[in-house]
Amino acid sequence: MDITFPEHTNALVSERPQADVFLFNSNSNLVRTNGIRQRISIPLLSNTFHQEVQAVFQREQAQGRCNPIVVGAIPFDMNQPAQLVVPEWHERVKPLDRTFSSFVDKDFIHHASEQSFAPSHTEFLDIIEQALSSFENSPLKKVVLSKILKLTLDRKVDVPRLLSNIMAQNPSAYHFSVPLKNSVLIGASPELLLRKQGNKIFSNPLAGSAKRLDNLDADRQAAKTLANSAKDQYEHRLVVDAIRAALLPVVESLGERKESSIIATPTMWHLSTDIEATLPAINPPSMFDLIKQIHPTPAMCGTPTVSAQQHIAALEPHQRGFFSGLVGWCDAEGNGEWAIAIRCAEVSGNKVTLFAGAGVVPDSNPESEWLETSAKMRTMLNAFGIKEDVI
Ligand SMILES: C=C(O[C@@H]1C=C(C(=O)O)C=C[C@H]1O)C(=O)O
Repeated sequence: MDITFPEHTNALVSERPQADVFLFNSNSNLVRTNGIRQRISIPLLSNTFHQEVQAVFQREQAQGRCNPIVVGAIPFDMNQPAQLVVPEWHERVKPLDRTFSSFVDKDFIHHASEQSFAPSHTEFLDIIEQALSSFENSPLKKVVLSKILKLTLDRKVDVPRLLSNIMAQNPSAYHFSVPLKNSVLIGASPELLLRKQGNKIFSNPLAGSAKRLDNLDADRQAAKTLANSAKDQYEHRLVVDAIRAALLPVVESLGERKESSIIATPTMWHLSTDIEATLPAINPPSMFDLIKQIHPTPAMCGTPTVSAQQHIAALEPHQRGFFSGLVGWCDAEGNGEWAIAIRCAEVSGNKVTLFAGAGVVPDSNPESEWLETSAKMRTMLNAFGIKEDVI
């Protein structure tokens, strides 16, 4: 059957060669790139990262490009290599019209012939129990534990068509498609780590979640229960407090603390808080300085950070890679936008890996965290048109 996409998404679908195409779309900017002129593949925490970025921008400017751009992905663990590039070509335009949800591609359907979780259901419950027992005898207050789902699909995934479907199904998300070495990282994240425009910065952390329900009344009740949940508000507050505390020493002024609100994705409710700050006019921190200052937040890692990182390394059987890291772009003037790489998948041919995590605090229930992570995977399962209950 012929599929008619709106003009703009059609343009995305026709972009080739696919392997080099990067896309990041938010309600502020649509950035698309093609080709690679320079790479930055060292860890953000490496001593030479700052000089390397400066050198890359200077080389571009020396060749007459006045405001070059760096795009790509930063892993959860900033000791691991980033995958950033200066593209051959880029365009930064006003975001796409966000009313294209009627263009969901109903014929885009996949079936999974093989599936496996890591950790398995039993192992996941066990690592949550281990985290819960750590709260009693360590400084740990919150740790985010994740699982992956590996799927073999009945056919090779058409990545541009997948991207169009993700955008249509999740019109208000941060959409991204990032070419990695042997795969594409693709997703619809609801969470903004950082947007920088001149001397203003914005962050929109989420934490505290409930699954959306089909029945309207039950769905509204789920949102109300989340808003009134002391456990979720605590989990959320830890994130907001940590980001504000990390920004305080490097900003000129931090906006007033706002109340949390509830936001909806098509599959989840979340507690959400906007954070705004103004940077000093003299010697402001760069985009990457700010990222190093606040990533990984307790929404992706936990708190205190080092203790949570140690628990994740000890308890999770898989490597997160870019999951719960960052995807986005930054220009030589220091503007840019970085979303958190969640509600995403790594796609390679017909092999797909989905990721999801959940914040564990003393009041967490292991089975509820399992169900929450499964519900978060529905965003990508829907994008692939996987109807059967693989989770
Ligand atoms: C880690 C994920 O989501 C994060 C964890 C949340 C939570 O624990 O309530 C909510 C939103 C995100 O900050 C994910 O989607 O995989």
